[in-house]
Amino acid sequence: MPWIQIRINTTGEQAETIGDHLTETGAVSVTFVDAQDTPVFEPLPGETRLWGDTDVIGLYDAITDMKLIVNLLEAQPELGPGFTHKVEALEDKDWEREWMDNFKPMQFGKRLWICPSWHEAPEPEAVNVLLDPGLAFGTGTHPTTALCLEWLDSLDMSESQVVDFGCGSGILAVAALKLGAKHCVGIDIDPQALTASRDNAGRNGIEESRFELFLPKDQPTDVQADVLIANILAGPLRELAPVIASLVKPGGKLALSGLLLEQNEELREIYSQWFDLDDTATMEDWCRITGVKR
Ligand SMILES: C[S@@+](CC[C@H](N)C(=O)[O-])C[C@H]1O[C@@H](n2cnc3c(N)ncnc32)[C@H](O)[C@@H]1O
Repeated sequence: MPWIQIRINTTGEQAETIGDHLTETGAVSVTFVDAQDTPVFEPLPGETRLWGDTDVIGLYDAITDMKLIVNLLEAQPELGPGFTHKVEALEDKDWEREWMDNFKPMQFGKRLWICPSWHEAPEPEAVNVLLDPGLAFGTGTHPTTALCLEWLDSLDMSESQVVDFGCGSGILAVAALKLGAKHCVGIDIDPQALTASRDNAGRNGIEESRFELFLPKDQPTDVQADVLIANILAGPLRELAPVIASLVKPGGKLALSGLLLEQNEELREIYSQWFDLDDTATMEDWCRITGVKR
């Protein structure tokens, strides 16, 4: 069936509401793309907000009366009469396929790959983590996750006890376990993240006994991690510093991610109370702090 689409340029704050209006008027799919036309795989860490300059695209079947749709949208307070938009007819395409083609296997460091289930692993002998984008944060496309995956790949994980603080999709925990860690404790405030982590671990053949998941209120206090990774934002990393430090054993390794460049110095000062810190690693606007517990 041929399709017709409407494209509306808006601010990040209004994009989701406008997307809802498109769905209410019968759009069979709603897509958000930034000014560079990059599909949204996941929100920024800790946020549901989209980019500042966002195009919202609604896809309708070709028999839709688009004049009627535009009239309905003009009645919405976020848009109003004469709102800027573009309506265009599209060739028939497999839209789901097109989206899937945008999410490809990605390599981190030397050994580690994150592969969507619909792709062959490019290097079958590598450490391949099978992971599809889902509702919890963590696909590897975001620099904060990428910085942690690269760091994990650089470690000898054999037999180590790991804590993944803010586990999201479980991507870091599953990577650590596939790189040879013995056991991982995953902690997240979002119950949906715990479900996603459990599912992703199962899909990767990780035995349940090797990956235990907790809400913060239930988290064990007696863990002494060889490796702790925390990809959460600067605020929680600041507040949780004594808890995070207490979960790492002397000689154990720490990685903090989810920090913007301008938050680096403040967080280094806090964590240097307990850890000897390496140089900060950076990717785009983000940075990663690593160190060893004294
Ligand atoms: C940026 S995502 C990271 C997900 C995954 N670890 C990764 O690297 O892609 C941050 C995760 O931390 C969780 N989170 C935020 N604040 C937290 C807190 N105070 N305690 C535990 N988890 C928290 C969020 O629910 C979210 O799943």
